[in-house]
Amino acid sequence: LEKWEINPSELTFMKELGSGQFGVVRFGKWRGQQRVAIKAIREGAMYEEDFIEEAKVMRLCHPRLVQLYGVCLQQRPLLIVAEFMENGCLLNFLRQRSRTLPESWLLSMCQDVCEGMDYLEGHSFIHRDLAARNCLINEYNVVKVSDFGMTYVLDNQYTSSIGAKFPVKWSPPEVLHYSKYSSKSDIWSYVVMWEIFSEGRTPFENRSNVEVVDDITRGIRLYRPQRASQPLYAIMYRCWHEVL
Ligand SMILES: COc1cc2c(cc1NS(C)(=O)=O)=CC1=C(NCc3c(C)cccc3C)N=NC=21
Repeated sequence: LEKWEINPSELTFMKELGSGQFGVVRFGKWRGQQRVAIKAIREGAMYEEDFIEEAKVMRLCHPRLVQLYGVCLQQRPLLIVAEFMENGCLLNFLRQRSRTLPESWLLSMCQDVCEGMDYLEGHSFIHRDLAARNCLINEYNVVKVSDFGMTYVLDNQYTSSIGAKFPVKWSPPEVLHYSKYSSKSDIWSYVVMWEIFSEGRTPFENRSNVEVVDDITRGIRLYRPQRASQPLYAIMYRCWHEVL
């Protein structure tokens, strides 16, 4: 087995946690005691060879990134084994606890996300899909960035900017118009700060993706969330400055 490979016989699958665009995530144990999350990649959902290449090389490791432990390559479905995050996805967490979280807590969540993203930028890694749905919370209520590497998605509903599942509301004009990704386009996705201070509301809630492309292109931006101070809103607003 490569350094990156995990022997599937050392995994115990326990309860299902949820399913995303790639496939199902389950809670499990590795070597009988290490708690892990295991994602089974649906057949044909991902450029497997590319992912395997990337997995070997990209040993990203930071306390604000959900840690990848390894992959099982010897059989299908491909399995990705990663850090288990006891409190699940940030979006659900915010929605379940809205109006109960103090502002200082909301701010520390933003800081956690920024630290993880700063590390990715330092390693020239572009996330491409930063959003509250792709952040996870552990038992200590630390927020970590996850699902980086959206690059491997085959489903063009995600990859094409007119696809129904494309994250239009988290994307800057240069991505919407000519798929120009960069760490700057990741900064635009600090829409996640708006999501945190809106306690899980959907950005541009009553606008369709097509309308948002037009709004953004005409300079319309998200309003100040009620729980965000004016100075904090000024910070998140600066993330939505189109690249000149
Ligand atoms: C407790 O509840 C949960 C916990 C987790 C979870 C979903 C839920 N429940 S829910 C849907 O929010 O209601 C998804 C993960 C996860 N993913 C790690 C991972 C990444 C980031 C990339 C590739 C492969 C893997 C395995 N680690 N821990 C959890």
